[in-house]
Amino acid sequence: MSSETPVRLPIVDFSKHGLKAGSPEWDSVKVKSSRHWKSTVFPAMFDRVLDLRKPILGALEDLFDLPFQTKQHYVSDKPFRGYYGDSSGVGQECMVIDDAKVVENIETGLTNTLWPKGNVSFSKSLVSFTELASELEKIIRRMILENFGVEKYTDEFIDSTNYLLKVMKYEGSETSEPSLRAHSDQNLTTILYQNEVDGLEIQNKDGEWINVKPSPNSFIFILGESLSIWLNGRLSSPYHRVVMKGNKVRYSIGLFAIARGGYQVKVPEELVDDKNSLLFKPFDYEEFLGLYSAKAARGALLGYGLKSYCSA
Ligand SMILES: O=C(O)CCC(=O)C(=O)O
Ligand SMILES: [Fe+2]
Repeated sequence: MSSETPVRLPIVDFSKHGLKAGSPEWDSVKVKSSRHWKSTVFPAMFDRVLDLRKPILGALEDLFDLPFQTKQHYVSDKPFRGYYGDSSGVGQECMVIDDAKVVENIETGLTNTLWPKGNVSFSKSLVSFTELASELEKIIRRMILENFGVEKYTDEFIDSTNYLLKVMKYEGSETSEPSLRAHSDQNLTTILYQNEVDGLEIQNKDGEWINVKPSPNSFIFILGESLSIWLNGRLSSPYHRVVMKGNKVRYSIGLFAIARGGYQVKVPEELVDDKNSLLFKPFDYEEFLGLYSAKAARGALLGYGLKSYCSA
């Protein structure tokens, strides 16, 4: 299996400003992107991100340049929130902000913890990224639901979403060891953006790893297990990993759409029929996360994931 497969993922252009549901432009983008939903990973061109490129990448550098002790101050008792240093020695650090749509969680929760005198431009850059990426996420999710004829659920589904923000730094590496192990995302959808240093790889149906080379005006869209389950398995969630080569540092930022705690993620009845039996029981993502972190703490995660948790 080669990780050098010279395949470029097809880019879908979402740049049309004010793309309105139901308009001819909307339908044409929907048709174009539905051709790529099979692979459920694609670069989504969103030109407005170019205005933010410098501030976003600058914010990531400023953050990770802070002393370790300062970064470590960003801790919390909530699962999947806080600073994660390079504990396994693979040169990856990350920081997670839950419910990033609540501006205070970026301004007060994160920024003022790291810079007690404040850092307005840092906050602004992260808030703008969150706004832009969540706008794109909602467009793509609405199109996917329309594609499967279940658009009547869109508003309720989107209104029950939290957005988690994650910033990542990967050191260059001389080995072929992944800096982020192969996994599928357990949340609904993921939107990623990165600097010019590549490293993200996606596994195709034949088990080959495809290098992802996003352009500066594109986000990467990845479908997660929660949405795959909601769709009763109509689309699947791809395995991906990060493998660093060379000595350059890679920065990436991701917006993870997550079903809010207390909301039952449930396959719509329209997606179950004689040919398609119900594959998954309804689940509450926060309850799953609680169990998942308990198992992780005991080192008992092998083979465990959202799909096994709620399989019917
Ligand atoms: O850094 C990246 O591009 C990928 C990150 C990722 O896959 C994840 O955090 O789930
Ligand atoms: Fe991921």
